[in-house]
Amino acid sequence: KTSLNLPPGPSKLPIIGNIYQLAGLPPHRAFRDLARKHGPIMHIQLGQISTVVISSPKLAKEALKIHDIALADRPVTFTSDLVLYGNSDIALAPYGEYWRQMKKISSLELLSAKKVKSFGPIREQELDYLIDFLRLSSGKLVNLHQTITKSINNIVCIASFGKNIKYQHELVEFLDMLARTNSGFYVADLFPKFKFLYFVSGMRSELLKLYRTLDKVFDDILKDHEQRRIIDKGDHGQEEDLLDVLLQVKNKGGLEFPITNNNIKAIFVDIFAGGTDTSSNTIEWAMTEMIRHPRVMKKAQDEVREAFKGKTKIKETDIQCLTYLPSVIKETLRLHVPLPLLIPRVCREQCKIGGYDIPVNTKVIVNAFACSTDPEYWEDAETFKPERFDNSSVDFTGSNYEFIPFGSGRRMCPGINFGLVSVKLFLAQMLYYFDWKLPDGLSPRKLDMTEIESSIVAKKVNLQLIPTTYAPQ
Ligand code: HEM
Repeated sequence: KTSLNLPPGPSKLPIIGNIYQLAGLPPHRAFRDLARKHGPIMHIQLGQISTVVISSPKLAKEALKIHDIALADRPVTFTSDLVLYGNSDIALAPYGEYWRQMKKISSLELLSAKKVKSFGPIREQELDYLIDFLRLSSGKLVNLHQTITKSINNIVCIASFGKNIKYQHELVEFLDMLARTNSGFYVADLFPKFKFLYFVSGMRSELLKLYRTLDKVFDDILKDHEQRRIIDKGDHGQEEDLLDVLLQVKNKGGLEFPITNNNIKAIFVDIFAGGTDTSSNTIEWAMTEMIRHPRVMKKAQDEVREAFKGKTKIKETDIQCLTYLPSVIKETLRLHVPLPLLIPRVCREQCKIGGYDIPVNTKVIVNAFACSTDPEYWEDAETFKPERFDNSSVDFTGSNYEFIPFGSGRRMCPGINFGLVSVKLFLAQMLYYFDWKLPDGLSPRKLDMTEIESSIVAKKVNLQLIPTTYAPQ
């Protein structure tokens, strides 16, 4: 019994609370369905975790703008504690001076517009390899999921460390597992008081094995970079990679919280986790939607083929003039929000949202997917219609709460530029150089659109398409 005015919500069962109501659907869809019955702010009991779920743009604004500081903490999961070196990364670091320092470094030094631009040659080279591969595969079936994920991962690796790492396959496996076990819906995280669940789970030992491999890889790369800094005093005639930047910041000193090698490793887990699947899945979903909507595919292809007419090589500066493709990307991010529940927050100071009390330590989930498909804000909300963004001021900068794929407020994503430039460049070139079709007998309407249950929403069945080389006129 409490004198607090808690938000309403569906009825709860003893011990498990509302977990049973999430069965059968990915959490963002299950929460949206529940919100349609119980309202845009609900109290949900997930095992031992008291949770408030917000599902309307109006209340998302209250949470992420008005109560941004009160809700600036993140929940800790067993996985994050294990593989993020005591949550000393940025995304899951507790709100406070350490997080502030690291977020500032990430925004000003690691992911600034200037730094992202400096990685242009890496992106262009990876795309050249991809285009060559697709030309060689012309007329054959290609697994776009695997191909794109590998290319994006190469870009992130080379931008981070100046070269590809030896254990890239393990890295991709690790990131997949991280996305699955770090979603907050992993059974051990729903019952944190029952610690044995964590230990009896096979997932822990699998994750630990991958984590140990990667920790060693990170150690070797760090040692290599430190030695190189001593030999060439930091001037090795190459563009500085992200590890060079972090080592410089570390060695310069003068920080309130001196950076350790473990902090650096934790930040690279963020960069890989944030920088790979979010972008590659967005490309895959955009291609999926375009193959289902041939009219959109043709319009986007006509735009790039007209804009790049006569060019045999496309540069990043060439894509600035496109207007329809950015609308296709926005529409993809609206219907396939890569992190549909953002990264949850934890209430650090009691506050009121929608007139209801939110007690300290409550987990607060903003359902960005429910906001971007809210019929009060979006006409024909379930339909893929990029034209809705033509001449519209609605953008993903965190101030239009009906469209927040990168979140909003203090904990908003610092990697927007890094992520989107690759998405735009990949799609522009894939549409320019190739025509695309499904294998014989598969109708676009029959494409499997099922989503995987993970914190980053992926297609359950990999998209496989046949490219045919198009000779630019
Ligand atoms: C399509 C690409 C991407 C999407 C959709 C995306 C989405 C998000 C979202 C929804 C959040 C949580 C925001 C909130 O709680 O309000 C976030 C946080 C974050 N993202 Fe991204 N992201 C993308 C790319 C990237 C990239 C490329 C990086 C780094 C290389 C990155 C690094 C981070 C970090 C470090 C945070 C934590 C910020 C904090 O807690 O202060 N993201 N991202």
